[in-house]
Amino acid sequence: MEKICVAVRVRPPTPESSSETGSSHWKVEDNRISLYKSLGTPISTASYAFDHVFDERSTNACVYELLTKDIIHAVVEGFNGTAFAYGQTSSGKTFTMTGSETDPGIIRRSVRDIFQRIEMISDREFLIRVSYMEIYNEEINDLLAVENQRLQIHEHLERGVFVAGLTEEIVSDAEQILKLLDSGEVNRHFGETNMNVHSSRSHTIFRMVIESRGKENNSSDAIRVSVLNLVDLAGSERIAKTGAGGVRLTEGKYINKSLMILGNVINKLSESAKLRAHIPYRDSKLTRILQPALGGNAKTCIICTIAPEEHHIEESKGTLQFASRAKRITNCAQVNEILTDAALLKRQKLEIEELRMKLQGSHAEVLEQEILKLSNQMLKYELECERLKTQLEEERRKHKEQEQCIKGLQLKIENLNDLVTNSDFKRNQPEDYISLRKTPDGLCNVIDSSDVPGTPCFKSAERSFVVARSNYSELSSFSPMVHSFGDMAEEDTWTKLNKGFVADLDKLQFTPAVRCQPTPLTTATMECSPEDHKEVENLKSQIELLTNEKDSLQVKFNEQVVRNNKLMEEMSELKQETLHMKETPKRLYESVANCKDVYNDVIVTMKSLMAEKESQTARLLFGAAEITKNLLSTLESQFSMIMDGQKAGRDHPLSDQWETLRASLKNTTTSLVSDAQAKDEFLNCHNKVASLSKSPTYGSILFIFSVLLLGYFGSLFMALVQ
Ligand SMILES: Nc1ncnc2c1ncn2[C@@H]1O[C@H](COP(=O)(O)OP(=O)(O)OP(=O)(O)O)[C@@H](O)[C@H]1O
Repeated sequence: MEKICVAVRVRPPTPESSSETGSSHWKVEDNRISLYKSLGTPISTASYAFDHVFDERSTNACVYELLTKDIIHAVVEGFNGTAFAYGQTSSGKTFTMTGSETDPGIIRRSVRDIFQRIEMISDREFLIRVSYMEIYNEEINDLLAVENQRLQIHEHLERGVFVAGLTEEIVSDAEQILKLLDSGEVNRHFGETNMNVHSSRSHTIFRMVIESRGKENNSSDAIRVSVLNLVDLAGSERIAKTGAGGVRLTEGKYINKSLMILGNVINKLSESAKLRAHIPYRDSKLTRILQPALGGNAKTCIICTIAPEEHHIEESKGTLQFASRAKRITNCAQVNEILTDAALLKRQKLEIEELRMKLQGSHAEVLEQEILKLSNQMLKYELECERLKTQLEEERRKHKEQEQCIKGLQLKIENLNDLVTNSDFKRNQPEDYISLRKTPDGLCNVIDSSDVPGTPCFKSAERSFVVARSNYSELSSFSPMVHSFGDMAEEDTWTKLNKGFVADLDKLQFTPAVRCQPTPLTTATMECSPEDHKEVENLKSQIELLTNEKDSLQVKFNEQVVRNNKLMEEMSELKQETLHMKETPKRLYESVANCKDVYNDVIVTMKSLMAEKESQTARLLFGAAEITKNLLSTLESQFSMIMDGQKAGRDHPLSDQWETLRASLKNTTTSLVSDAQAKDEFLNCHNKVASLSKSPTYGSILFIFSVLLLGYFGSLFMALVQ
């Protein structure tokens, strides 16, 4: 058991206050600090003795050497150690813990010292992790990773109290730590107040975890794990003095509250063990984290800083009273050796490996990937589940609809049976039967058929059916027909069911009884004899036969329509052809008349030739031309008769003339080919004829062409008259 080491440090007076001539001042003598009046008279009630008292000339080096060094060395040996600065705002806490370029504070000195000490210990190997956090407005933030905010405190059997999610950097030298400290400093909350232009608005805790074990890799060797906490508390402040408002005011409230809880813990701990009851460590995050340092397993030192100015005397007194109480606290520090088996060592090793992996980021990445994959899979399953659920609902709905539809159809069949039965029955009953039909309530239901809207297709079934349906007009609780009609979506189904009775049923929908009133099946309508059923069946089969017949007739009719259309098309084509044919004789007549004129000229020419020179060929040609002329005259008269609507006779001389012409032409041609003289004569003749049209070849061409034309006209004429 050992008492907490408590020291007081008086910061130098500020330049502004150094010129003040106050009535009181603090005087430091060895390890005592006393308040003196301006005349040099000590105030007996304001004299305090501590382990160390540092006056304004003291350096950080001195403070470290006398107050902290032993604890730091003890930490390297395996003890837990804590050093923290407590005091009013602007009293020099941060200066003491962090220091300046020229006079580094306790933290930097501790870091360097630790590594120097480790280097001196040759038989052990060390692993050092560092973390840096702040408690700002009662929330823990990671100063080495700004994204780690609002961290939570947990308690573990082996690890004790720890901050979950706090970055722990494994370090190998002092410089590495100092760089981390610099980066953490940037993230600290500072603010300007009337009392300090660079006032800490949060408590900061720099933590080093030092693990060590003997270098002789003996599995039974203990592993030492010690924790060093270097704490720079935010300063207590009087709002009136700091002039804090808004954010600063809120910060100030949190600061004061947590310091008050620290004071309460110190008070409790300073009481004798008998009086001690509950220690309120859990009342604040600060006391919870510092729990081992306050009355626990740790070597602890507190440096209480005071401002020398007279107007801070009350706050300084309060700080000194706090320090006095803290002095009474005893701790029980011991080396933290983990005397466990190799398994624990192994686990530690694994943990270190895990931390290394985390440091490299690879493991975290793999885990993140895995989590992402699983999340995606889960999302897929959820979506699939949702889809199946919807599908199932849809199936259920359809099933229900189908059931309702079937029910409706069944009822319709039954009603149809009634309809046929009643219809048939009515046909064989006298008129007054209608008035004797009874409603289910026993009353007679007399219906005049004239009230029913016209249903031309309904015929004989109309009256009885309407009567039957009207019987139920007052029974609104049962209406299968109306509902089932609503469910009837397919006309085809309806048609099939009723086997051609569609027209009647369609009409029935116009009857008020059907449209507006329910149609229960009562015993009255359901009472059918076997004969009635038989009759219904007969009627159905008859209807079916008729329908089939109608269908086959329809098919035949359709075929006939197709055939008719085809014939009409053919007739139209023939009409066109006839018109064309009617035009033909006229055109032929004109052509023949023209030819005849030409041949008249030809004959005249032939006559003159024959007069000039007696020639066999000329004679033959003249004969042929004469025959042709006669033929053309005959053709002319025949075409004229056709054009006048008279039929050309078969027995006219045309065929004889045609035969004569053919023979004449044959003789002429033979004579032209065999007789050289005749050729000359023909050429001569040809020239004469050609001269008629001022063209050298005209005569011969005209001749031959005319002969061919005649052949054509002749064959055409023969075809016409046949
Ligand atoms: N021992 C010292 N020697 C020289 N200057 C000092 C000393 N102590 C404090 N100072 C100066 O006094 C001012 C206030 O000191 P510091 O910021 O450390 O106070 P603090 O207690 O940390 O204040 P807060 O609680 O508001 O953060 C600073 O400018 C600092 O440099």
